[in-house]
Amino acid sequence: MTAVVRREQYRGMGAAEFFYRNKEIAGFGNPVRAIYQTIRELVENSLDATEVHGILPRITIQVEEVDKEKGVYRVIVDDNGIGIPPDKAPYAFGRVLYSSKYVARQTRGMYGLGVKMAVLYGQMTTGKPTVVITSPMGYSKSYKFKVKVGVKTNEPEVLERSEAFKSAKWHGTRVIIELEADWRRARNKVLEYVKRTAIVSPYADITLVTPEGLLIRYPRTTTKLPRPPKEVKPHPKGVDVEMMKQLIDKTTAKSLVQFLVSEFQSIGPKTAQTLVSMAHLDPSMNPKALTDSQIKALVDAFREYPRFKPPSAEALSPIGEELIKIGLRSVLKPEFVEAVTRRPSAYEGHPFIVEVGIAYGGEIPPSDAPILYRYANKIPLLYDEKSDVAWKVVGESIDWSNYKVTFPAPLVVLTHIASTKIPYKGVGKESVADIPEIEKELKLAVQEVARKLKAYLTKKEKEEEVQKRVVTLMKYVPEVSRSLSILSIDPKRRKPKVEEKVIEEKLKEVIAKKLGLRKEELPEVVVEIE
Ligand SMILES: Nc1ncnc2c1ncn2[C@@H]1O[C@H](COP(=O)(O)OP(=O)(O)OP(=O)(O)O)[C@@H](O)[C@H]1O
Repeated sequence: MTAVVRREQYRGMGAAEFFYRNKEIAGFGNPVRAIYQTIRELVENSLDATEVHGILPRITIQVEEVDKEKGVYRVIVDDNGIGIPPDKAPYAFGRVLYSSKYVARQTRGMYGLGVKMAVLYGQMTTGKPTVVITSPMGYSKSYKFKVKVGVKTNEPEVLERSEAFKSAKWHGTRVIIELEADWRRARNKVLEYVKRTAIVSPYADITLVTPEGLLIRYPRTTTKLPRPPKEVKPHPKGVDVEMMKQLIDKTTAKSLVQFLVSEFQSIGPKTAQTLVSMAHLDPSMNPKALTDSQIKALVDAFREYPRFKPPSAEALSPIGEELIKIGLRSVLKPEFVEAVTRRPSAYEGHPFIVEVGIAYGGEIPPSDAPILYRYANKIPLLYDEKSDVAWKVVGESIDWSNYKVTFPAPLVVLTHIASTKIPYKGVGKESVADIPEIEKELKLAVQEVARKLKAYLTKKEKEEEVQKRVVTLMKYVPEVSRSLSILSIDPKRRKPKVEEKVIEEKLKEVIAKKLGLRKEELPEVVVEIE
């Protein structure tokens, strides 16, 4: 057989077209996921625009039915965030891979993709642009845009633009996206997402209005915000050749030593000298004159140098034990709650902090396995649970019977990984890869809180045991007191030597002593024997 020679057609593809063709990988695979993901991207941007800047978030999410037959919905998310400067807004919503979050600082957003996927999905399914109304902090006007993503060009297509003077001193952003969606099937996931968001942000006021007219409100329960993250310089352990080249391009340092000291964390003049000599380079040379092999030598020196301080945790904004407990308590109404925030740790030069909370009993329904609430940079992760490192620890490696938990049990375990770079398995941000350092920290954190749960359950078990014995023993008090009193009757005076009441009190004292209680802790009402 002779092979048929077909001419292949070659061409390049821009970022917008790539994601337009592969929307599933960003979480927009079907009409259920699409509306869930749209709401998620908008809410996460709103939280980043408020909390990260020290503003107590007030966020309203409204989902309206536009066309029942075609399944078209309108999603409106409104926030009191910092807003977006008018020259940046069209790009923020119309250019794939455009972001203000490409810096070493913990934010929910990191790819510069999310909202554009929602804009794209909306325009693909309804043909309509996204409406953005924004008023940046410190501006006297508000700006309105109707914008689409240019699929071929990856340039924003602005269909309408207007501006207006503000009547008051507000700032914030409102985004309106119409899209085809399966709200009915997405509904529970959206409700769960909002609930889980509220748990870790008790300082936020979140309202959701559904197409059925249901209004769900999570009012702010504290005004305490987590410490906002600070932008930090890169840590030498996370630097590769490409990153080094980018830093050299940007630097204004005139000598290699100055470059190392000014562009990286954990490098002082002395360490810089050591690194330069490890790479056999001249400390006074201009960094821009470094050849490719010299850059490689410098990166190798970074890898080999054993004494860097760990990456700075200033870029991180953990939720904190107190807020985790407040959140779990107010939303789940458990009988027991505990939380731990571990000390900062690092993988590949990225700092991270693991936090774990446990809620047990109360209004939590029993289930056959721990109910896992996974979070990464405060984002609740609802899909792909079984492929997440947190499930590996909580669902598979921890033996809960060691902590007195036997299933079915009313147990919720909350895990939070805060990092300048979350190792997500995909751009849809649904599960976190099992990086050994993260897995280890998660395990230690779960064990630490689980030990507290065990102590609580042990105490509770003991108390219940004592209560049972109290009831058993107290049952006999009236009868025994009466009998003893009768036995003590003085035949001459025909009166008991010891009154029934006195014996009763004595018996109570004996019982209390035996059970290690105070007499007042015994029940008031004494049950009579039938
Ligand atoms: N509500 C908002 N308030 C202020 N800025 C916003 C808002 N929504 C979007 N932005 C800006 O638009 C940018 C792009 O948002 P987008 O959702 O595409 O990506 P991201 O949040 O940076 O990263 P990711 O794709 O990981 O979510 C953000 O970085 C932010 O600067």
